[in-house]
Amino acid sequence: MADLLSEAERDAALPALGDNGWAAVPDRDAIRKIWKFKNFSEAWGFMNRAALQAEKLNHHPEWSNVYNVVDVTLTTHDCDGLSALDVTLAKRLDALAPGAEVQRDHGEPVVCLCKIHAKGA
Ligand SMILES: C[C@H](O)[C@H](O)[C@H]1CNC2=NC(N)=NC(=O)C2=N1
Repeated sequence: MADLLSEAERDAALPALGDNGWAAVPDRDAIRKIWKFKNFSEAWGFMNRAALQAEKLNHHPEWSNVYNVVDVTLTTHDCDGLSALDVTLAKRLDALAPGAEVQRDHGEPVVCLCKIHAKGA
């Protein structure tokens, strides 16, 4: 059974994750990050590598994919909030895609590249 992060543990771990594009999810004890890759192949490659890390840790993301976009939320269901496992998995995911674009504004709808057309097209 995982334990919720203490205030001190949050203070120690979360600012660095915030710098890397993770943000708090409103009304949940969870963190979210949205990656925008060049295409589906890169997004899927990331998800494959991420899935291996999740299996190794026995800790799994809530995530979705639309073409080049991978939207990841981390929380621990066993303790209904953030645990050390979320911090560990977040760092591992960050290490898998150091150069990828990150959508920091979570208020925007996630726009698939396939919806972006030349003006007048
Ligand atoms: C039975 C299994 O070990 C547990 O359900 C694991 C699997 N993956 C998990 N992933 C996440 N994010 N939270 C959990 O509490 C969790 N629990």
